[in-house]
Amino acid sequence: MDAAIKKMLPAAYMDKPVTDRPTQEEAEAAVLTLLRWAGDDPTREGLIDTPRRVVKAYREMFEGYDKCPAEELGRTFEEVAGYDDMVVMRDISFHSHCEHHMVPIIGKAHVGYLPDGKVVGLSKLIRVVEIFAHRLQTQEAMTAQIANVIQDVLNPRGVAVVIEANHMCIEMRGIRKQGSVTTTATFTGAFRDNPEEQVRFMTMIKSGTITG
Ligand SMILES: Nc1nc2c(ncn2[C@@H]2O[C@H](COP(=O)(O)OP(=O)(O)OP(=O)(O)O)[C@@H](O)[C@H]2O)c(=O)[nH]1
Ligand SMILES: [Zn+2]
Repeated sequence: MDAAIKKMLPAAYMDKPVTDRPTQEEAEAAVLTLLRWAGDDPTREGLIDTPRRVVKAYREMFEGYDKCPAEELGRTFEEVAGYDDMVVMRDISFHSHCEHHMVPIIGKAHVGYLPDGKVVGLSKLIRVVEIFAHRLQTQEAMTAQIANVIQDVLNPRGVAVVIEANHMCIEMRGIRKQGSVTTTATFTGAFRDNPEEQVRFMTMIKSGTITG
């Protein structure tokens, strides 16, 4: 990452995790303990390779700790024929894991910003959502993190992020309530200060699909 950008960023955007990772063997031993905790026999044929698979799956599902969201937003361009209105990407589907129970949060993020001269590649908005989703999360934190990194790095006139999600810790265990949807929103800049901009954003994320 550009050293000047890095200096400006809060520690939350650092490109490498602060965690002191255990060895692969230690991680596999932990999974084996959980298999026994579940009540099964980790030595039976079907479970022999499970610790290895689970540890591998964890590296994939939590790869967001090894990636820097700010870095994804570093490349911008200005040649957009004077376009200076809202850019909105809606229905960015994601899978995350709740930090309380480590079970899935499944949802959609809607991300918009009001450019101030420069825009960012559309795929980068998805990459930022993916990086934060691939860490342990609360929905509130994830919403704020996405909005704040776009605001801090791109410096647009405003950022709007709305997330709608189902929490498996609510559906599969505990209260066991199916189908409830949690919505969270973070607005910065013009979206925070001007309710009309918020309404325009909300209207844009509710419009029909282009594929009918
Ligand atoms: N605010 C917020 N809460 C969440 C999120 N994901 C899970 N939770 C909640 O976190 C809370 C944790 O509550 P605790 O009482 O500490 O844990 P618990 O005994 O497992 O709670 P129950 O789920 O009620 O059984 C629960 O109410 C969950 O529904 C999230 O993204 N945001
Ligand atoms: Zn949970």
